Amino acid sequence: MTALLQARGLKKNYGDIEAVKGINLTIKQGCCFGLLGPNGAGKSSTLEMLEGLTKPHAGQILFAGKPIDKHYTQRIGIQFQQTTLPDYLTVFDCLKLFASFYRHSADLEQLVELCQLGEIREQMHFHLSGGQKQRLLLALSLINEPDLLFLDEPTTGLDPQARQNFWELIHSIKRQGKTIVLTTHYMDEAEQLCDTIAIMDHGKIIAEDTPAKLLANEFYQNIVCIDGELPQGEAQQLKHQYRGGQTLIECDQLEPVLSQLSRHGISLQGLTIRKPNLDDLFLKLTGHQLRA
Ligand SMILES: Nc1ncnc2c1ncn2[C@@H]1O[C@H](COP(=O)(O)OP(=O)(O)OP(=O)(O)O)[C@@H](O)[C@H]1O
Repeated sequence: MTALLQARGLKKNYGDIEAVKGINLTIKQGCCFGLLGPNGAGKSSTLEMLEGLTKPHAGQILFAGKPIDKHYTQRIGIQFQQTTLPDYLTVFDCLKLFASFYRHSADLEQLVELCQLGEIREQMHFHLSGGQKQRLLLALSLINEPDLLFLDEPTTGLDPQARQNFWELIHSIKRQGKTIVLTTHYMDEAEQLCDTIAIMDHGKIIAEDTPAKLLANEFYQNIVCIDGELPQGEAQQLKHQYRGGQTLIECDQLEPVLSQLSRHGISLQGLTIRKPNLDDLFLKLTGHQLRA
């Protein structure tokens, strides 16, 4: 896969605050790239530069190998967390209005179908539910048939079913070969959608790879979770951490760990075994739990 968007040595300062400290990123054509990080890590500042909305203080952004220029906005779509739409427009009116902003626009009927707006096309946009509003905003971000789509926390505030539904839409957009840059505070969303993730902290990229490789690099294959803390003594030698009232023991081979726990008289009642996930990774790398 070739690189569609590249950032080289990107920096952003606000007075004395170094929000983004010279980051490099490569976003491949057709991939869904997740930018994750705790509050204040520099994600929004980075995203705004990648979207061409603000200028970096240093560094360069290349789109299809060339520095971004005034034509860049025609090639990208942005779904903001909030978009102010003029009053008294129906869903379909909103699509028509946004289409008029571009030299080239998508087929609106196809967009209605793709984003499941058929049943609400004649409804006033201010009467939509959270999930319906997000689907409209997604359609608006696709109005110019962009090659590259930016989604900024697209499912924040949606109920589980609406989130699931939105993920399915993103999968259909991915199947069309579009490249997506996504920020999210939901690790299950990143795991579901992203081919590559970059974790930012204190203005730097501290890890970047496929979710599977990041997890394989940082963890053993399994995490055994038991309620409470390990007793003092030999059991303490197990690679473990205590978090949220549970002891989490990392291991590749389960049997030796389970027999060691039994040998030390530790009750296996309520024990669970799971795979490491992006929440574990995020916590390990940044020391923060993600806002849910
Ligand atoms: N317009 C601004 N003026 C001054 N400081 C800013 C401005 N925008 C961001 N910052 C600061 O830059 C740093 C990075 O902020 P940024 O919003 O990029 O982080 P973030 O990772 O998007 O955080 P969040 O998840 O909370 O949105 C923070 O210290 C923030 O306070």
